[in-house]
Amino acid sequence: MSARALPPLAELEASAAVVRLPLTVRFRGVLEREALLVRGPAGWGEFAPFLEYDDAESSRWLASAVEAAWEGFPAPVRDRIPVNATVPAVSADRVPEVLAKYGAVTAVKVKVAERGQSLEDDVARVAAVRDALPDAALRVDANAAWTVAEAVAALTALAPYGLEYAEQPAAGIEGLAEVRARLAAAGTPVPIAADESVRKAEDPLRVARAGAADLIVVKAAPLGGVRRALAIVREAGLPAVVSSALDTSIGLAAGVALAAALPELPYACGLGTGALFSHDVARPALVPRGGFLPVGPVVSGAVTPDLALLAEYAAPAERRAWWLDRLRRCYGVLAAS
Ligand SMILES: O=C(O)CCC(=O)C1=CC=C[C@@H](O)[C@@H]1C(=O)O
Ligand SMILES: [Mg+2]
Repeated sequence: MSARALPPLAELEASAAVVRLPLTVRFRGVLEREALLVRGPAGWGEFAPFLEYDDAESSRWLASAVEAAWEGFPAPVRDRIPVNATVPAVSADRVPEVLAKYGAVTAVKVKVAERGQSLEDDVARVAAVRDALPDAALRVDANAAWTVAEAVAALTALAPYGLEYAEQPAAGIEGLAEVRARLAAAGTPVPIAADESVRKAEDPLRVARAGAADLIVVKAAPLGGVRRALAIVREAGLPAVVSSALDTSIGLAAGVALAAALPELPYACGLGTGALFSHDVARPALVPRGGFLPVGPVVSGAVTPDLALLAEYAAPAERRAWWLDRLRRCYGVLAAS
């Protein structure tokens, strides 16, 4: 989004709704998700960078919200999006309960390498998912938390459960390349997906140019919107999985729009995370049915907040003020860029 295309700040402020939504299971260490929603001529957009993100990184999330609300989404090439279930770093005995939230799915992403847990916890969780769904495509996501040696050891232990790919097993492009090469040399090749090395990188294309990953994970908000994410996938020349940023239904709609517009969509997408919310802002919420999310309601503009839900889940006044402050600062970053 160029500075010229930015709507006046007053329009964003005037339409802003700040919500705090409860989750049913801890994810990224939180049990609540806060988001600022804005309304423009094209619909609603979501600005919800994680609380610890700085303004430069967060400003890309604002560009995505502005695109959704002032520009709208590009034309879709498919009418439904296959999605994976996402299993946070819960104990193995909670796996059936978490999977039940998603209904029928053919793919599952399991969080691993959680701080304070052990490889045994990861193996038990992955084994429990495999037990419950013998035929599902199974991925793990370490969020860059393993060292190269730990990643190689862990993926060697997890590979017998059948892994479709491992998402960001180690930090950095060199780390990914090394894990990938060492596993291949040991005869246990596991495809490597880059997530943080795309969405948090100075140059989102470097991982592809370095040949460090087999596929990339793309998220609309952290990458600055649907159109920018589409361009990154096009230039990377690698298969892409669209994933959420633990968004409300409004943010998920941007993810669905991105997945719907990609020329190829070889993997189920991580857009089923609406199922982890106990309450959302849209009624009905954008949650998977039979392993798919529909594109129709997204392109027709039917995914909008319910005013009663906005009121019920409005964030406390001091949080609203915090988010409006953040909105103004990030707007300043975008306007100057
Ligand atoms: O991809 C999925 O299945 C769900 C989304 C997901 O895992 C994430 C959402 C939000 C923040 C991230 O830590 C995390 C990810 O790393 O992909
Ligand atoms: Mg990830």
